Amino acid sequence: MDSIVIHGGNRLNGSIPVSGAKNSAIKLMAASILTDQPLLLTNMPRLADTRFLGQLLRQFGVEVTERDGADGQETLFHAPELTSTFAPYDLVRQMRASFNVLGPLLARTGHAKVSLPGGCTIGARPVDLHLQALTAMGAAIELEEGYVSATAPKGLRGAEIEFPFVSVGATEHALLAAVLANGTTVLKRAAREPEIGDLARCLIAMGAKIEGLDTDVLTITGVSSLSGATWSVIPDRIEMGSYALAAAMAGGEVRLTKGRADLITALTDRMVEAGVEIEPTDDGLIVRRDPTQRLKAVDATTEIYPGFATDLQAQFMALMTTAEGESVIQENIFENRFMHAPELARLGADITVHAGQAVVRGVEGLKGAPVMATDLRASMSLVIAGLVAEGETTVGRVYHLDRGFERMEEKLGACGADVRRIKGEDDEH
Ligand SMILES: CC(=O)N[C@H]1[C@@H](OP(=O)(O)OP(=O)(O)OC[C@H]2O[C@@H](n3ccc(=O)[nH]c3=O)[C@H](O)[C@@H]2O)O[C@H](CO)[C@@H](O)[C@@H]1O
Ligand SMILES: C=C(OP(=O)(O)O)C(=O)O
Repeated sequence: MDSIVIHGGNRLNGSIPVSGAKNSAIKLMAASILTDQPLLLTNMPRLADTRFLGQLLRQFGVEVTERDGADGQETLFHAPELTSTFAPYDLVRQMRASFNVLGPLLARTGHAKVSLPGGCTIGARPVDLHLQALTAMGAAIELEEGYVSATAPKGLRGAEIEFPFVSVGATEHALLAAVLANGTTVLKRAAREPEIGDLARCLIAMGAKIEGLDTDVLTITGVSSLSGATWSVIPDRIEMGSYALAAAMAGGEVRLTKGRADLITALTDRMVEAGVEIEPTDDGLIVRRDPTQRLKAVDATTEIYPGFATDLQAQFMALMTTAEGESVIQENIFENRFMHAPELARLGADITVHAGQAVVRGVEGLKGAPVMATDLRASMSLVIAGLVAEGETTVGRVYHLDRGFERMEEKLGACGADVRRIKGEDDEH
């Protein structure tokens, strides 16, 4: 099992290119199932999650070709014919979003059998809203031995679906199914995360009819077939926010390029309040911080977009561990997303967690220690803390981090961080 070793104390100076968004790329990849024409995704991140999903798509007969293009990394998906509509547990358990192949398989072929999903263990994470949406569109669904079997022999039909609360995955899943349904689907209380807009715009480029982009009501008029398209994956706002926080933690000046500052204003507003200098640029932002000046503690509450992203909560908590004063961090999206708190405490952080709230009392400094990554974003919070911890911090279970951060050691290392990967034996996780 690989681990990451960090020697804290170096300032960060330089430039970090932001990759394409994992949480968009994996939904765009699922869209390739909907057409027999080639779908070319550019600005593609190369991550464990995109690799897993690529394997799953190949299992259905989708040709997946990774290559370097004019715009950097790209992947061509082509499914002239689907040879299977079965998604086995071993591939789906690795990442939650692989469950989103169910709707497209059903929409294209009228049947699919997909394992219930895995993903980060940050809460119970049921898929009831996904299944309710597909049922409303006419799918017959059975749950058996950990698998969802769905059929819609006459095709899916448009429906009016009002989600009881906002779900990113269920909105995307319903959207992916509705584009080929017979008639009009209206999704109310739809999620508005930028990755949904990215998916909708790509589907439109493939010939789908979708109105209400970036609002909480999406109206989709089904079409009988979709064509191929070339689509550039939106920048990863979570990766961008994470490196902004890393730079703020370590101090120095880092320019984030190939990103979009407008997607993370809920984070950067709080960083500015804490005393970090943020300068938006045409393709990202510059983060400046004088490490001899202590930051001020600031509160944060996770919310649906455009609120403060739950996927940045752990990394923000890391920044607050050494800020002056007390920061109250409220997690409203997932019921079990503070597993990084005891790990940060190993480095000397003073954090009390009670139900959905963490109180972080800033300490003067952290000390390196062995810590364990518990989930994807938690892993990054430990790396961020390690950047200032005195001595050596070793982060174990790095496979979590590899799901969502591309070439992390290289990107931070290029700015002067002392971050190395120690190769371990491959393990089954
Ligand atoms: C691959 C991907 O894009 N993952 C993101 C996606 O996850 P994901 O799509 O899983 O998140 P959701 O927005 O669906 O989850 C929000 C809440 O709804 C609950 N829920 C969801 C579906 C359902 O059928 N029933 C139900 O109860 C979940 O348990 C959670 O408490 O959005 C989250 C919220 O921004 C992010 O943290 C994840 O990084
Ligand atoms: C929670 C995440 O991923 P997943 O939904 O795939 O578990 C994430 O990207 O932070």
